[in-house]
Amino acid sequence: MTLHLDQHAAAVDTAADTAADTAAVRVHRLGGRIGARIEGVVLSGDLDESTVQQVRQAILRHKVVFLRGQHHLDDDTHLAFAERLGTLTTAHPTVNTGSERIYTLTANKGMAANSWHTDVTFVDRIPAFSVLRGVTIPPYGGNTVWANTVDAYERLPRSLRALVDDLWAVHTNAYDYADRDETEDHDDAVAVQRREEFRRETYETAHPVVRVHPETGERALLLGHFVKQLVGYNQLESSTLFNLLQNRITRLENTVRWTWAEGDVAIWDNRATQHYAVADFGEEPREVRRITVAGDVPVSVDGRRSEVLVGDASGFADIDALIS
Ligand SMILES: O=C(O)CCC(=O)C(=O)O
Ligand SMILES: [Fe+2]
Repeated sequence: MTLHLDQHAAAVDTAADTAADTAAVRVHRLGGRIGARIEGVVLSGDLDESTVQQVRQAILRHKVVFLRGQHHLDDDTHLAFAERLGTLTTAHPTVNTGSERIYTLTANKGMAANSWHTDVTFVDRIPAFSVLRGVTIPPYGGNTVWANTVDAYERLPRSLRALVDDLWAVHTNAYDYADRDETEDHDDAVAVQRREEFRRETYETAHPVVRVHPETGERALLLGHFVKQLVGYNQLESSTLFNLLQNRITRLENTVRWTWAEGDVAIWDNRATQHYAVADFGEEPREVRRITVAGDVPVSVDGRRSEVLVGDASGFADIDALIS
């Protein structure tokens, strides 16, 4: 599996040798297990291919990367860069975001996505990458935290790896996450409406708990807050096992925490991470905008593909299907 990565890295190095303008790309690790800051890249749709490949390689290796000072980006150039990583998805399968491809997350009364999740796991084709731009950043708080789901898998005891290799989970957008979140005590009209819109259509998909990453060959735990139940277990057993695995994923050593400034961009591999937006910025304004790059259907260790149980999200997976 690392062989694949190294081969890719070698190809990138060769490409870099031949393109003088990519020499400035610098990747600084931010922690032992996840996260890197990239310097020397001005994101745009016009980047040369070897720079795009170096950024992609850094995302695959470090799971989430950050770029400061991308103040020049607007929605169009943000889109143009994201497109260099692959086919874009619609902004969201259920939420009317006011834009076909840009998911604007504006805080309402301090609310944020403060629950550990991988984006949009209730459909079969989970996005490959998310590209998030900091537009309005509060004067304090409002950090985002990412966790490495590959590392969490690799550090499991061998007996637990054997169990999860053959474990499946049903993910849905219709699950009552508020039950799990004691901080959501201010259900105003906007919050209720947002939640209802989020669940406008119900999706349910069975995914393997361990997926084989299509680009790196690494095994990653695929869980997060859209999980409704582990297949073959009752609700209590399911919660117990889920919590055991989630705790492994989200332990602090396995995370990186980013303090946003306006103009920052975070790009994560949605097939190898979970994230959590910390809702600790009072009622200060906060807005981030996300563009997602389509991914493929997860495949288990023994080669089985995820299966849609409820809902057809084929339009979500590929924007071209909708606009052409
Ligand atoms: O608000 C944030 O920092 C992250 C929100 C989130 O979960 C996302 O963009 O997918
Ligand atoms: Fe998210």
